[in-house]
Amino acid sequence: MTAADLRIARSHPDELVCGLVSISDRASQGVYDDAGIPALREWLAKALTTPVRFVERLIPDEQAGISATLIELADQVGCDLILTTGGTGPARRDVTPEATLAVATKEMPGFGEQMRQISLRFVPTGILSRQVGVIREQADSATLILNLPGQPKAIRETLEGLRAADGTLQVPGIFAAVPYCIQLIAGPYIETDPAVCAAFRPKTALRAKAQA
Ligand SMILES: Nc1ncnc2c1ncn2[C@@H]1O[C@H](COP(=O)(O)OP(=O)(O)OP(=O)(O)O)[C@@H](O)[C@H]1O
Ligand SMILES: Nc1nc2c(c(=O)[nH]1)N[C@H]1C(S)=C(S)[C@@H](COP(=O)(O)O)O[C@H]1N2
Repeated sequence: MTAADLRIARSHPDELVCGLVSISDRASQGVYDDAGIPALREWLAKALTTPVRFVERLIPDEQAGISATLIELADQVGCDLILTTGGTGPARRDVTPEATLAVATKEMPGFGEQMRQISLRFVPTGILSRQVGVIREQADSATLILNLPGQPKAIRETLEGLRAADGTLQVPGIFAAVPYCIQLIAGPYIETDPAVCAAFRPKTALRAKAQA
């Protein structure tokens, strides 16, 4: 059986196959319940208006194991997008960025830069985050991999951005750029609820709405 045979078959051409990876020594050992995957799932279910299939993994902060999980989800499962949470700080066991860069074919530095811009508006320790965004290319497809911070509340903050008290967006979240990025790497055409996250695409990349 080849890697391609193990790929998830989309139930719809626009279905996003999305890996969710929680990287936490304590949650993976059962010291506390994992709050990372539920936070990711909950936000994406709210934000996406096109179909999504989640493939989830809860693993410890081990560099080789993180890289192996990312390769499995990207090359065997065929994920279009993988979101990780945890292990991006300066502590000795925080190795998620190194494990992610090790499987990259392209770096996407804008995602990490924007996450730090957002996080600094919430906490001064946003400067301690080392999140990276990368693309891993296969022969006929590609996967966008984004590291998010480990604090469950930081997941929403970085994906959605910072809002003023009246709900207006002050700093855009990183997810606003994800649908167009996935389109550019030949993934599905995903759409979002603008009340949660207004995805941006240049006019030339917008798909015409089907006539009623
Ligand atoms: N999966 C998770 N579920 C619940 N809370 C988490 C999770 N991951 C991290 N946190 C919380 O966010 C904090 C910062 O996350 P970080 O990734 O730095 O974890 P950590 O301190 O290295 O510990 P661990 O890897 O054991 O979760 C943690 O100390 C913990 O309070
Ligand atoms: N939006 C947001 N970003 C945040 C935080 C936060 O509370 N909110 N915590 C910071 C802290 S304290 C650290 S150490 C780094 C790295 O986090 P990680 O090791 O949990 O991935 O993320 C930072 N980014």
